[in-house]
Amino acid sequence: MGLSQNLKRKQFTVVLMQFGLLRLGERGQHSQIVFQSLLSASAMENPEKRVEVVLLSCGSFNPITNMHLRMFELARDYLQGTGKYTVIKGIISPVGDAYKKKGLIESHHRLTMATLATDSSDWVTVDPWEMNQKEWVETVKVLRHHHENLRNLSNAEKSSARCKRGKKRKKEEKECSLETKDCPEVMLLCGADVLATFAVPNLWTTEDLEEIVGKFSLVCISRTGNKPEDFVYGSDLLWRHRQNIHLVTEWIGNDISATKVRRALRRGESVRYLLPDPVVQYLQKHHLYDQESEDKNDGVVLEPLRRNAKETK
Ligand SMILES: Nc1ncnc2c1ncn2[C@@H]1O[C@H](COP(=O)(O)OP(=O)(O)OP(=O)(O)O)[C@@H](O)[C@H]1O
Ligand SMILES: NC(=O)c1ccc[n+]([C@@H]2O[C@H](COP(=O)(O)O)[C@@H](O)[C@H]2O)c1
Ligand SMILES: [Zn+2]
Repeated sequence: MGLSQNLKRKQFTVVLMQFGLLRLGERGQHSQIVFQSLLSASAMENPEKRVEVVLLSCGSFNPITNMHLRMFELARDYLQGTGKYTVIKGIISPVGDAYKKKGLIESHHRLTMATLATDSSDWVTVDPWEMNQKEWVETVKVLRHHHENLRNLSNAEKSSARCKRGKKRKKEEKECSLETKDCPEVMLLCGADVLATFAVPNLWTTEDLEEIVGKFSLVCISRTGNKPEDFVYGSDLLWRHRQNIHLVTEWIGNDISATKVRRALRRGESVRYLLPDPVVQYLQKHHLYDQESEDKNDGVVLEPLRRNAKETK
């Protein structure tokens, strides 16, 4: 359950207690069940009651493939199919060069290719904030950044609507500027391979994972060779927050991988229909992905590993 839903559930629990419908000890589990049922029923009846969601995908996108774009379509279908959510936007956030992953080409090329790839989408966009930071940014901070942006945006919209209605009255103007409004939830979208990396020592901190699945939510798309259900079951942290983890199955098996695309390019093989045509044209024009680019950062420690190892010393 995300931030705004958590708040609503707490308010709902207080109302139930005020009417004597719940005893103190029962409030957690029972109110959650009743609240969830009412929430789904009312959301299905009235689409306006659905929780608005923005999907954020962080990754190398080196280069962006059709499967990266498919992830968004699959996640949106899944979430909207639950009857509880409306997905209003998708954001692709290419990682900065300071991530130091082997074979990672300059972020401006990855950004341009992602922009070309999303030109045909009316809801998925690319955001350069993360890659424009001087240092590598933890994913939880990218989530916080976009959540903050959305909150400011919805407060500004609400304020301007209210202020327009009652602009003459000073008191109301003051209320407008202080008012807060429910804002869309931000969910992290990833493939099952990224979920599996949660167990790699020093790659993710427990605090960050707690926040990602506890405060935000996760939408995870199946990927060949990974068993995300088993992984969630095997982790106490993930299991505790399993109501915030949405596992989506890709039934039309599609194992496109950027690593394999780069390999094909090095070998002079066609990658058409694996990537959008404008991306293929761009990387051919700029002669991207050869042995030299693949050797970039070879032997360099991945920045999260370096940072977290330093902090645990
Ligand atoms: N075929 C796929 N199925 C499911 N998820 C995918 C697939 N390809 C990429 N993703 C997801 O897209 C996000 C960005 O992935 P990334 O840029 O690492 O692409 P990749 O194909 O995994 O590249 P690489 O092989 O270089 O790691 C990650 O969350 C990853 O799990
Ligand atoms: N601790 C963290 O926040 C952490 C650790 C490892 C990877 N990541 C992110 O996950 C994504 C993984 O991308 P790749 O699968 O391309 O390596 C990147 O956006 C990277 O910044 C975050
Ligand atoms: Zn990957």
